Amino acid sequence: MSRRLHARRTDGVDKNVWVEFTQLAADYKAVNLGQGFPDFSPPQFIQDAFCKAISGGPTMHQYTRAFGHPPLVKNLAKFFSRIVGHDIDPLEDILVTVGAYQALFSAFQALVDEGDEVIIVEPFFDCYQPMVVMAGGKAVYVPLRPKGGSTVLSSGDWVLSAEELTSKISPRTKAIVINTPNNPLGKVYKTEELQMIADLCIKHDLLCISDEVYEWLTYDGAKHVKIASLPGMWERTVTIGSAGKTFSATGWKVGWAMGSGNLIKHMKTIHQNSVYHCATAAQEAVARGFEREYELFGKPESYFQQLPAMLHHKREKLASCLQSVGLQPIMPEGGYFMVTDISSVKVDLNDQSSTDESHDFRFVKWLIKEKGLATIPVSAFYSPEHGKEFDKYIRFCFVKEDSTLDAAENILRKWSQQK
Ligand SMILES: Cc1ncc(COP(=O)(O)O)c(CNOCC(=O)O)c1O
Repeated sequence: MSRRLHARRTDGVDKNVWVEFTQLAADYKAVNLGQGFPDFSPPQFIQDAFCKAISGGPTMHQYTRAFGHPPLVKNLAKFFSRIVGHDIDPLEDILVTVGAYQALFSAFQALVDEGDEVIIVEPFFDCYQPMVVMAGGKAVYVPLRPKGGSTVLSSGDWVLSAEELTSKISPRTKAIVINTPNNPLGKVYKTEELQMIADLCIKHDLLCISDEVYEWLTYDGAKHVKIASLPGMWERTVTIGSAGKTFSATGWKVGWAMGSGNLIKHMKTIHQNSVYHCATAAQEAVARGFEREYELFGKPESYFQQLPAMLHHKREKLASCLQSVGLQPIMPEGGYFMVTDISSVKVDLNDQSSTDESHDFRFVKWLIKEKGLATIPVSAFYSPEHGKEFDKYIRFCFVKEDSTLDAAENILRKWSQQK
């Protein structure tokens, strides 16, 4: 065909770090601490709920309400009204989506117009940039930066400069995207940091897209705060959630967007003209999960207490493994991931890839091919303009069976003894 085949909106957004590195990890049968998913099953109560749903009669196998299965939106509204301090309307203020990915896509498609600018705080979950571009918007970047002077030991030492953020706001700015707890750093934004962002959103009449998929996974006393709960923010915030990350069931792909009906109604327009509907039985199971967690909220039997406790142990296990081989991890306050600085690691990359690739990309490929351990390069979570400044880190996922973490530790120890 001589005429142009693909739409211009796909230009420049064809590469995807997950496709590339997941394939490489599989090709080399590497121990996979790369992509963020548990290698263990969801809790028994929600597996049982899924099985019960599947044998729950014909309606569980057919279409349910397009914008969200009624029991699920009802239980989400009831559960989160108590948290966000706002009486959430299950039918107006919630859209159930195919994972948080589709909630993000619907938000950008519905709320970002041609020429709008969207401020993305770096490092960022990589899909934000292509989604902004495909909506016709322009991504503008502001990096979190390590606090000057102090040895950077924690994700909390990476901060957002109010001056730098303010300097990026223009008359064309439509929204600010934040992710807390953050992927890949694990930063959990403090109330005062969110208040600074909220003040700017209100002053400049901006929207906030707040990706909170790791909301239950905080450690060492870090507290997750929903920016939508701050005064004046409910009306201008879309909060993104994920059942995959909430219940360790990433393959179910159930997510949601929550916010004022004035915002959600436009996302429903995108949803009804694209995906239209999410898996009924999976939604039914997640509805039962939130019903249970509502009753057990704050109690030791709650999964939202048990999962972070289990992951805290895995976080400590991975950190001591990295330190034992001379790496200095940045301790995550939350989430699934741990980032470590590799600038002290001297290896002959024996040209794992084209030398125009960033150092962390070449290092990760070397680690997979030569040592059989998969991680993710952190410059994949940065814009091209800032990627060079932050190309000395790699990301490990610690939400894995202890046996997987042990296998990774054996590889790192063996390598360290050979050095
Ligand atoms: C911040 C963030 N938002 C959204 C999502 C997507 O959530 P869902 O799976 O519900 O679509 C993810 C899932 N990330 O998993 C890939 C990785 O970083 O290794 C995520 O990290």
